[in-house]
This record gives sequence, structure tokens and C-alpha cells, in this order.
Amino acid sequence: MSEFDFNNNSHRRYNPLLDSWILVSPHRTQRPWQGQQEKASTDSLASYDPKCYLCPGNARMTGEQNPRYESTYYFVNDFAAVKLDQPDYVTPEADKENIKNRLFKVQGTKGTCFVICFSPKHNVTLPVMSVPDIRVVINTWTDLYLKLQAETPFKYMQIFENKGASMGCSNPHPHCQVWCTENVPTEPAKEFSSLRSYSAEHDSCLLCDYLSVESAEKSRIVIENDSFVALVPFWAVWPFETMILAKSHVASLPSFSEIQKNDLASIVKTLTTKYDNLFLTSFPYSMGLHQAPIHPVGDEYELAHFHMHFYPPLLRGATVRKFLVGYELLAEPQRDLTAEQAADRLRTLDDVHYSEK
Ligand SMILES: O=C1CCN([C@@H]2O[C@H](COP(=O)(O)O)[C@@H](O)[C@H]2O)C(=O)N1
Ligand SMILES: [Zn+2]
Repeated sequence: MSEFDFNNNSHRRYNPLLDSWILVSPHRTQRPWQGQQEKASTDSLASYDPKCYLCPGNARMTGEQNPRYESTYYFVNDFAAVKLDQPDYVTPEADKENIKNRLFKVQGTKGTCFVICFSPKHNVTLPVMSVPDIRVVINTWTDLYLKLQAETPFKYMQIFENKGASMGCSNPHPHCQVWCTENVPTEPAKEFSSLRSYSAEHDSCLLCDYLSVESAEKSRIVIENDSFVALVPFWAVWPFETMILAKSHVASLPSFSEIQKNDLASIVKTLTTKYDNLFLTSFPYSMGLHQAPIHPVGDEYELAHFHMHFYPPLLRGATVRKFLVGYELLAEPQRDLTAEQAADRLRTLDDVHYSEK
């Protein structure tokens, strides 16, 4: 029997952050595609759109007028998913007899949501912003983290960006969102539980140990600088999924030095530039930051190791996306391209944006 070949033999990979498995079937990349074709992004957006609710000086749906902002600007979401004030509610403590209490749990939840416009320009996405301008976005994230920490009792600040219509973005003006809630949401909570059990068992940080192996093997590293590594995680699900990991065990944005924040701006620019250069299109993704809660309890601050996740849907070219459906919803996530092949593709791409050539 021949040697096991990761590039040809089907295998499962374990994700220790989420305690889950994915199926990798490398030989399937040859299968024909006669399914949906996405509309490639129209790069020809104007720098100002009089109908855009996010553009400087325009009125939003509520009638509120945006200032003529000239840099990164944020406002409270007019259609916030969670609100500052509402009556409390929690399901009565489940007792043995009461099936309903055991199975039908409800928590009332309060919070606050913001929309952060990266730039006043309607057509300037992160990859075509300068590193100093991306640094202003990072300063805005950090200042908002500290403001919410000082002024609210809420627990967790989730920063995320939906980029591109194929990732549900309802407004093309480059922006991200902040949803700050009184509970740690499901995904970061799962990660904290994995970080906690790993630390209890090995007296070490899971992500620090993971990064030490990735730095030695290099086959999944895409880019790195003094403070961060961008890589395709061993357990990646989306074809060109990546993570940006802090090289040192830093818990949150306010804990970074000025140099580290500059390095974060730089690696975000390079990674998102490579993404756009992959299929010569404005590359869609959902991206988010995972860090310490703004009001950590117990060991949460010590466990936190700052990282970002990028979940991009495109698979083959600017118009063919991966669908997480079928086997992936009913059994487990599955991928064709291996993480190493995806990292190879991204690594070899130019770090000058195709529109600037
Ligand atoms: O006038 C508006 C339009 C959009 N928004 C908010 O902007 C956000 C746009 O984000 P998405 O493109 O990711 O949907 C969305 O959450 C929406 O509620 C306002 O707050 N006011
Ligand atoms: Zn706009």
C-alpha cells in the first residue's frame, strides 16, 4: 500500500479551537461546475454616491444627516440588532420536572451596535487604503473598545466586516460593524472553552503552541511581519480562509503597542491585497476579530490570544463560490483544495493591488 498522500487521499482534520472535524477530499477539484455563477464585483463604483446612506453629508434612512466626515467615521446602527435598554428576562431556573424550562431556554439580551465607515470614499476598500489610513481604522476599533469598556456594563465587542454582496453586505460603501452584547456570543465562547481546557491540560496557550508549529512548518503561512502571521489554518473550511494571529500572547487591541498596531494595519493591507489579486476582483469575505471580552471575568483575559478570521466564499475565479450546504450542513464541513494548496496560491500573489499596477 502506497504512502498516505495529503494531496490525494481523503482525510479529516481537527479544529482544536472549535473542537470539530472537517472532511478534506483533494481529488474533487477536478469535478465540473455547471451551478450558480456569481456576478463579479463591479469595481467601477464612484468615490461618492448621492444615494448612499453611508456617504459623507448624505441623509440616512432615519433622516439623520451624516457629517461631511473626512476620515474613519462611526454611528450607532439605526436598525441595531440589540438595544441599550429593554426589560430583563431569563427563563426560570430549570427544575427536574419542568421539561419546558429544561429545553426552551431564553435570555433577554441588551447591547449596542455601530457602523464604522472605513473611509469617506464610497469605493475605497481596505486593500486600496494606505497603511496609515488602515491604522486609523484600528485606532477607531481600539477607542471604541475602551469607550464601551468605560461606559457600558456589556461583555463582548464583536467587530466584523461583511465585504461584497455575496456575503450579505447591504451597502457597498466599505464599512464594518460592531455588535456589543451583554453575553460572550457562541463562537468566541466555544473558543474560550477550548483555550481553557487546553491550558488546563498543557499549561500553555493553544494558539501560542499552534503558531510555534506553523512557524516551523511554513507550508500554510501566507505572510508575516514582526508582530503577526497570516496563514491558512490547518483546519480551514472556506477555500481561501485565513487567520491573522498575534505572534505574542496579547489579549486585545488596547494591549498592543504602537508598533504592533502599525504591523496589524500593514498585514491587513497585504492580506486583503493578495485576496483581490487572486481573481482580479474585489474579493468578498466575512471577517472578524476575536479578543478578550471588554469586561473579562475569571481567566478570560489570560486565555485570550488576539486573532482575526477571514471567511471568503470564492472557490474558482471571481464568479464561482463555495456553498456550505448538503453534507456540510447535515454531516460536517468539507473542502476540496487543501489548506497548503490555498496558502501556496496566496503566497505567490503580488502584494501590489492589481488596480495600482
Ligand atoms: O440608514 C441606514 C442604512 C444602513 N444602516 C446599517 O448599516 C449596516 C450595513 O451593514 P451591512 O452592509 O453589513 O448590512 C446595516 O446593519 C444597517 O442597519 C443604518 O444604520 N442606517
Ligand atoms: Zn457611500
